Amino acid sequence: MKIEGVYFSYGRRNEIFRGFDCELHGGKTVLLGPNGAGKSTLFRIMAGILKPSAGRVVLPDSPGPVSPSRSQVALMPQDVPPIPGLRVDEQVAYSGWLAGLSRRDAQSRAVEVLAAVNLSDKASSRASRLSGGQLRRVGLAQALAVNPQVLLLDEPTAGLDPAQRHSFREVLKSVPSGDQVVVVSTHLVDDIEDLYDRVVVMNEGCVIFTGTPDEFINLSEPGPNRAERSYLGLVGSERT
Ligand SMILES: Nc1ncnc2c1ncn2[C@@H]1O[C@H](COP(=O)(O)OP(=O)(O)OP(=O)(O)O)[C@@H](O)[C@H]1O
Repeated sequence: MKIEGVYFSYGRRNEIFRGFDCELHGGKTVLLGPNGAGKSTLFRIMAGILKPSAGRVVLPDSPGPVSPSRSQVALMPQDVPPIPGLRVDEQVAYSGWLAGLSRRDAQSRAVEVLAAVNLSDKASSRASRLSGGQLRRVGLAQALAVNPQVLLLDEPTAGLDPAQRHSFREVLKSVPSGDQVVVVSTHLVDDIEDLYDRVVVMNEGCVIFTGTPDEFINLSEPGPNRAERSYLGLVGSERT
């Protein structure tokens, strides 16, 4: 997936991207950057929710620029809203149906993806009765139900307790990506070698690093908290 020459502003004054370029490959990429760097805005542009004033988003295997539709790019937002009155399996199937699956296919896909995120036992519960960590997994299941070319997870572990964070990371680890482009924005740098194939660091609307987790770690001297030191070396220690 390529993001080419993207310009975007919120209103007239708040310019976030000025000719932003980035290429994302199949596999799992972690997107790092300080608060306000533009990660969520980039995700919304990639998902077609926000429209850049110039530039384009090009999807893999597409001959030219395309307008990303729900079935090509799935975005799991920071807060996954439970749909009032729906059971977990219904909420997940609804996403598949919205992406164009038949009702029956959406239901069987929901069963598969709920198993993939370890939530089969909650399939019949009301989504509104789940914990924050369980709801994130519903959100991931909803995104997987679409079987998108590009899967974007916006800070999927923010606000979770350590046990829920661990459980979410295990689920993420087990999700096969292959040719699928999976991009996860996070502020957690401690486990990137385990989970990701590529690292992209953004600051003030620009990409300031891309490379493998090894290349990222090797930006700093060996020792404790090496990934964190690499990150702080890139973005400056006062900005976390
Ligand atoms: N709906 C909006 N209207 C106006 N400005 C916005 C809006 N959403 C984000 N911004 C601004 O755009 C900039 C980038 O925000 P964005 O949420 O994309 O950053 P981020 O890297 O995802 O940050 P965080 O790590 O805190 O989630 C920030 O200055 C933010 O205040």
